[in-house]
Amino acid sequence: MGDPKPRKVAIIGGGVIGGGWAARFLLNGFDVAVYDPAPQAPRQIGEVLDNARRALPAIYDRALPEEGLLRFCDTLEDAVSGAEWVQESVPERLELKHSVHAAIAAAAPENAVIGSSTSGFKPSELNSRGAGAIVAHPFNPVYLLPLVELVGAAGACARAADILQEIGMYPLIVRKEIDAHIADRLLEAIWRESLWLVKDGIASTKDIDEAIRMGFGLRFAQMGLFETYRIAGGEAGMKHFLAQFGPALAWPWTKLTDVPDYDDALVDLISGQSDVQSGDLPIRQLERRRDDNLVAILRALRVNGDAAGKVIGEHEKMFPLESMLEGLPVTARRRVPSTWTDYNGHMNETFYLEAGSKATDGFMELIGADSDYIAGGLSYFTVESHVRHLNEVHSGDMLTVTTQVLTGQGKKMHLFHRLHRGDGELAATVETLLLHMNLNTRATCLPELAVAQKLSGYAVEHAGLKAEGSGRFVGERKADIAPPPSVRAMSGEG
Ligand SMILES: NC(=O)C1=CN([C@@H]2O[C@H](COP(=O)(O)OP(=O)(O)OC[C@H]3O[C@@H](n4cnc5c(N)ncnc54)[C@H](O)[C@@H]3O)[C@@H](O)[C@H]2O)C=CC1
Ligand SMILES: C[N+](C)(C)CC(=O)CC(=O)[O-]
Repeated sequence: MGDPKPRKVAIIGGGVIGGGWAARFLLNGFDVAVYDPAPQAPRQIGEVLDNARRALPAIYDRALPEEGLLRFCDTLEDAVSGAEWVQESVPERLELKHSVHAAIAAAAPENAVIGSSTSGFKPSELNSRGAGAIVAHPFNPVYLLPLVELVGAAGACARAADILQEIGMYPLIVRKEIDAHIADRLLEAIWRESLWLVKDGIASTKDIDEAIRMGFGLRFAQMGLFETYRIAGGEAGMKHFLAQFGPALAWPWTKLTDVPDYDDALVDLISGQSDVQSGDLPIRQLERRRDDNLVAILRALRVNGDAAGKVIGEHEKMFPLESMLEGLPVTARRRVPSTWTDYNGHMNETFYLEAGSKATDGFMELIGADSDYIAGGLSYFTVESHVRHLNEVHSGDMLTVTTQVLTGQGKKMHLFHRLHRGDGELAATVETLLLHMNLNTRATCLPELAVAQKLSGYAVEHAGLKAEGSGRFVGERKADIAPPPSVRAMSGEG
């Protein structure tokens, strides 16, 4: 059979957005060919990619697929050849988009999805000279934010939606084409009002940013506008909210569609205030601060499986674990995020236990003690754990965890997790004893037969394997290590 054929996409225009698309596809295992005539494009994409490698793996509890290959091409034709998706992200000028789409249409494979990142043009405008593109409008940073607005032909949008889900994005199909789609119309309203507030001397750029991030900005990541306002209507809900605040739209709260003159004075005023606000930080550093905060927010959203957190959880189910390592099942595999490291410049002790805990979850799934089993009122509780730190682990290291069953009998499940680094070195072991529980009575009980059989099957299979370092007490010297009782029993000792 051999390895599956690599999947290929083409990125036409590798600036802020094209670079983000390239990173999103590459880190999800696609080969990426970039065409951008600007000499600085490879450097810029390299820097975006470095930031993406730092941030994207941190929102997952499992390793992303093997990274794809990045190639810079001298011609657009070379880039699009053999691509299943061509994403155009050249500057927002209709004439330029027309000429680029004509070249793409002439050279791309017939069935390729051809997407445009345009923030405002409609498909009918993009295709007025015969091209067949859809709008696939992403949000910056493309490698972290899931939303892509899809506008255009239904068949192409459906194919695009499938591929976007494979790379962890959230396709939102816009029902009718309209200038600036959905989200940019909303952003435009805030942008327009903000320009007025600065121009009229009512607020500085910093005041406006605080007004957003200290208040409603925090709400938007999890509930958006309508659910948030439903709650704001109190027990009487949306109807009450509309009755109370609907009339405000007729008051002079808003400048409506009036746009301030974009003259030099306004540009200088805004960019000057923005320099004072954050001009001391280079852009890449600002991006990293933004990314670290986004990662923290996205991880928080994973806890309740809400909004973008749900998209990440669903996407992660697509990543297979390698099945075996050194004769043992792989129960967890992930890259170490920078947030797991501490002031000593290596992985903090907390996360050894977290990695062990994820491996226990992975093993429970293997024996059928999965989310359905738990929803049925049965589970395992950890009653004791022992972590041995053997080798340093750093940000970006790939951690692969295997699980050996030391005892799997009755209510007891005694596991020995090994945490391997990407270079194969053993970084740590986490030995953990669990008891089977009834979640309703909170008392121990026997597992269901199918789970018990799978667990004891693993126990028998693993009985002959050494588990060096298991059964140790804290501070025990290496020379004193004895095999654990279960291994001694198997080998006829004790
Ligand atoms: N910057 C943003 O926040 C967002 C921008 N967009 C959209 O993405 C598109 C690109 O915007 P940015 O990445 O911000 O612009 P950018 O200016 O950062 O990048 C554009 C890139 O296109 C390259 N380019 C110019 N002519 C080209 C050609 N003929 N063939 C190939 N490459 C060419 C340039 O060298 C540059 O690297 C626009 O349509 C914009 O509306 C969409 C979402 C957000
Ligand atoms: C400013 N913008 C219109 C280019 C913004 C977008 O299109 C989306 C975003 O990332 O905010």
